[in-house]
Amino acid sequence: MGEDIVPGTGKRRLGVMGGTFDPIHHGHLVAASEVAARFHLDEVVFVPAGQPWQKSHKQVSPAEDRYLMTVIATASNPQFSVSRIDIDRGGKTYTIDTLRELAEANPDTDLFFITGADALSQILSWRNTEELFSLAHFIGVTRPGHALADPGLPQGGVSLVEVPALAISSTDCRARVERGDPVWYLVPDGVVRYISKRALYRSGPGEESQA
Ligand SMILES: Nc1ncnc2c1ncn2[C@@H]1O[C@H](COP(=O)(O)OP(=O)(O)OP(=O)(O)O)[C@@H](O)[C@H]1O
Ligand SMILES: O=C(O)c1ccc[n+]([C@@H]2O[C@H](COP(=O)([O-])O)[C@@H](O)[C@H]2O)c1
Repeated sequence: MGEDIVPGTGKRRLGVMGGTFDPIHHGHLVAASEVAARFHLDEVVFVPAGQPWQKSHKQVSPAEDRYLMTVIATASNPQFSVSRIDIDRGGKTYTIDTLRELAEANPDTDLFFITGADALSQILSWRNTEELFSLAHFIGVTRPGHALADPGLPQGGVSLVEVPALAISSTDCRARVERGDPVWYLVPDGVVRYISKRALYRSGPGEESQA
């Protein structure tokens, strides 16, 4: 695992890290950083989902909050950027739309879609998988508690990569904030502050605390 570096084509190499990012945490950032180094990516664009349709049974924070937390978390890394395309498109978020738009906006660029082991295992349930796999190379990364395996992508369509194991999830971060437990060092400091300022993940509206 991790030796399977896709050969260079001479084109720009753009990583795409899609997620709900409610909130963004160090597991996301380490995965993107590790893949960027391993695959010699020029940039990684984080793309917060507008309406994550497979999470429609769950409550998801407003897109603007998730977008701003993603900007705060990535601001200090010159290789990282954030795109609003999935938020501004409106409606349910499908990665096929994300990749079509990114491919059109970035000619002469190879796209690498980064996904954790849990998301990768569900990928055949995503919309338009055949075209999806022709638009980007998929990179599945290890995540504690989830088995990493190729779920049946076309030959050469996915690389499986071991990244430093961080047993952090957005679900756990939200639950910790709700209980009044700290999320320091699970999410970037600025995100801790933002959660507190906006009183996200609290049952009582407007409640202030140190997150
Ligand atoms: N700790 C982690 N290590 C590696 N990959 C991760 C980790 N956490 C999330 N990812 C991956 O990052 C992408 C975006 O994840 P997402 O925003 O849904 O976070 P999450 O922690 O899984 O959230 P939730 O707990 O709310 O489902 C997915 O591909 C997911 O598999
Ligand atoms: O395209 C789809 O049908 C699809 C279904 C589920 C998830 N995704 C994308 O997968 C990424 C991770 O999703 P999530 O729900 O784990 O945050 C994010 O970019 C989602 O938009 C995409």
